[in-house]
Amino acid sequence: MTAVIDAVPVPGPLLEARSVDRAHGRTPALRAASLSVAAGEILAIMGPSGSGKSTLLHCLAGILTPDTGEVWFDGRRLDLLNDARRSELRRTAFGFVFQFGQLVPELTVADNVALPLLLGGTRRKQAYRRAGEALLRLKLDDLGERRTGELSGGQAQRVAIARALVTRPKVIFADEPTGALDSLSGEQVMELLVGLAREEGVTVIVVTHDARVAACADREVVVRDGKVTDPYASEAVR
Ligand SMILES: Nc1ncnc2c1ncn2[C@@H]1O[C@H](COP(=O)(O)OP(=O)(O)OP(=O)(O)O)[C@@H](O)[C@H]1O
Repeated sequence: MTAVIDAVPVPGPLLEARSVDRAHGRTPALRAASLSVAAGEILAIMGPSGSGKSTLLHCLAGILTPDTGEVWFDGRRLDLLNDARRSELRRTAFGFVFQFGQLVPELTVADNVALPLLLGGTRRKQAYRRAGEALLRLKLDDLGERRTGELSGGQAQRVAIARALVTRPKVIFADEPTGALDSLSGEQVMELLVGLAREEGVTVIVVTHDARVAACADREVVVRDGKVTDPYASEAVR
């Protein structure tokens, strides 16, 4: 009798850039940049100023499209989706935390956190219930009625994390999330982001200049002259 051996599925990367080139006007920002990110991984992207880190993050998140090369997300070509499909994917599967300026200052904390859900069509009552839960997890529930323009930098970044997590995304993209904070607030914000992401199995890709932020990650890559290198490998990552 022939034994039947079930094939064990080998999970591929959740997110992948394959030999991506991208210029801003005549300035080349990425040159054959390749990077694979596993589901649940916390990845830090480091590198000198102007080396292409933000451009890489934006290509991985479908904010920018590559001039050549491919971006894959969850087994699909992200770069081939039209603008509307990419926006929808960003709204439903991705969360974003930037350095500053991401919250609407005229709105309350609770409004800001509920906003991505409301924009995605979640009913008002449910959106505010989930926003309240997200704020509670970040120990911000007492600030729900405050306008975000009145918050400290560290509080604002915690609200931004609550807002990024409220849609239960698969990936959070963070571009210098602690760049505008003092080192203690920066560390607290990063610990919160990484702690919650690990609890929920969310993949995090964080661009940072700060070695302490990178130390919270599972892995670190360096972007130099538009190429991705793994500092602990002897050669460039593909
Ligand atoms: N909108 C733009 N228009 C023109 N050039 C741009 C634009 N955005 C980025 N660049 C250029 O592309 C290159 C890569 O920029 P990018 O912002 O990706 O680098 P970075 O590593 O994130 O830099 P930093 O650490 O200073 O934020 C740089 O030479 C930059 O000047």
